[in-house]
Amino acid sequence: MTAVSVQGVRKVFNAGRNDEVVALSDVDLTVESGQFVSLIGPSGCGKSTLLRLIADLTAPTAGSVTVAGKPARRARLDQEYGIAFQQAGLFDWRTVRRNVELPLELRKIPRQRRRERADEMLALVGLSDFAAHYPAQLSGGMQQRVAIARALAVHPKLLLMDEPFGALDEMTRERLQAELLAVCAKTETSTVFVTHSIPEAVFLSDLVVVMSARPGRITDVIPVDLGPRTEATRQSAGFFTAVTKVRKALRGTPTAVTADT
Ligand SMILES: Nc1ncnc2c1ncn2[C@@H]1O[C@H](COP(=O)(O)OP(=O)(O)OP(=O)(O)O)[C@@H](O)[C@H]1O
Repeated sequence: MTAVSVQGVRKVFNAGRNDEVVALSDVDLTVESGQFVSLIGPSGCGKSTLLRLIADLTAPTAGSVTVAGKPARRARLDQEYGIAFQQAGLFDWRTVRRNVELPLELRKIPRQRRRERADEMLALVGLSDFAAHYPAQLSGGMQQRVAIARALAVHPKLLLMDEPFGALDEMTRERLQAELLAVCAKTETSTVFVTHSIPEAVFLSDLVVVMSARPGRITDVIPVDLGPRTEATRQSAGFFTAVTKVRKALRGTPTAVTADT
């Protein structure tokens, strides 16, 4: 089953004006069910635009996007995906539990069921003890975990994340990466994840999609086959090989892609 299919996508902002930007050109991308795919590339190469096209927050100028076999718009209306951005985007006046409940409220899920689901998601991200707290009482890392719990609350098949750990310190970031993988595995969620960090992309992903700017294109798709991730993965030879491969791809050096890294 294909989670996301992007075919021949082109995205032009301000078409025909003197500030026209070709943000994406000739973009094809397939994310299979259960896959974790990262988008990496220089600033302005169109990573966020590609994610927003998948989420139907913006429309392609040409080409097509399907999510779970449906046009992106239908998938959005059916809430086929959850979304999390760099800023956790929590509502300060709602408790942690009620923040996680929000997408369930929008879906008109009954109160009792909402509460159960929110508590289940908070347990998954290790925040059961903080359900009655307000966002301002939590650290940045904890807030981001709430945002992930909220994105997963509707049990989406697909999670779209735009630098969700970008504002966090390295230790918190690494811990959340491991937690995210565990949660995605447990819930069998496919993920498209935008990042600027090569080690983060390699640690998390089955596929690292490398993009270049002006116009934004996919220049490389690098499979990362490191098996189940543990903290030891970050010190393994395979990890360093994959990091080097992505770094070379980002520099525009041709890479020999093999299945064993
Ligand atoms: N709404 C918009 N109107 C006009 N231009 C836009 C709009 N959104 C994005 N762009 C332009 O499209 C290009 C791609 O932007 P995008 O935000 O997708 O890049 P990015 O790779 O996510 O960048 P970064 O890594 O800095 O977040 C940039 O040149 C940007 O200025």
